[in-house]
Amino acid sequence: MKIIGLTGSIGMGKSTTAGMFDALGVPVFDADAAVHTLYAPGGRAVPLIRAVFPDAIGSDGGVDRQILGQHMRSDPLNLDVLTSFIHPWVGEMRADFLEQAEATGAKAVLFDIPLLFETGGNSQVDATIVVTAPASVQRERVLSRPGMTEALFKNLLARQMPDREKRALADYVISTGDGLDSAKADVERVLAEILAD
Ligand SMILES: CC(C)(COP(=O)(O)OP(=O)(O)OC[C@H]1O[C@@H](n2cnc3c(N)ncnc32)[C@H](O)[C@@H]1O)[C@@H](O)C(=O)NCCC(=O)NCCS
Ligand SMILES: Nc1ncnc2c1ncn2[C@@H]1O[C@H](COP(=O)(O)OP(=O)(O)OP(=O)(O)O)[C@@H](O)[C@H]1O
Repeated sequence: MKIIGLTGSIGMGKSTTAGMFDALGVPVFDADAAVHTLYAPGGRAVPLIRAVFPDAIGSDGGVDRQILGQHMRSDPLNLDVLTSFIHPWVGEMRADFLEQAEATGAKAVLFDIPLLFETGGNSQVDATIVVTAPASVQRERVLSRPGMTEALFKNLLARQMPDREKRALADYVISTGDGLDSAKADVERVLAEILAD
């Protein structure tokens, strides 16, 4: 079974591109979605976040990510502490996902991981894909999201390897700046190449 690592900076189109692999029958592990599960009512991260940022717990008992994001913005160190807990938990969820995918006999799986290169996760996959788009397109996409501010965008971006460096490290680069059809064609070509390798 081929393990594909998909990454890209914030707003470059990871989730959308991962969805295209999913549509081709490739099981996808989405690291951001895994974090969101940890934050959901009853989730593993809820007691920890309640202890440190009680106002970031919503009326449903889950984490309000917009308020948590504000805490991350107010002191960049907060994000370091948060990720020191979150990342190992995400690693455990990824291992469970892999076990299940192996049991189903999948030919390939895809990990959608924003910090693939930054955390050394690239050494645990068979092929790496970086999704990219022009910086102006990225900026417009991210700042149009509810709750996103220039300051949080900068903070998240500063923790990510620059797009240019990621592209240089990647086995494959998929551009999302030229529309969905173009990206879809790239996904089909890249998957065929990886499976044939
Ligand atoms: C700051 C938080 C609360 C904002 O939540 P929100 O729902 O608005 O955004 P979401 O979780 O979908 O993340 C959006 C994008 O931000 C970027 N990002 C998120 N966390 C980080 C981080 N620690 N370092 C760099 N980039 C990050 C990624 O590109 C991600 O795709 C949230 O991102 C968070 O809890 N981050 C810490 C956990 C983490 O490191 N996640 C990264 C994947 S394991
Ligand atoms: N190939 C594409 N063509 C046109 N628009 C796209 C394409 N891929 C993604 N987009 C758009 O770009 C925006 C960001 O995409 P997406 O949410 O997939 O990015 P992401 O990298 O997962 O973001 P984040 O890092 O914040 O989680 C979305 O509005 C999406 O519709």
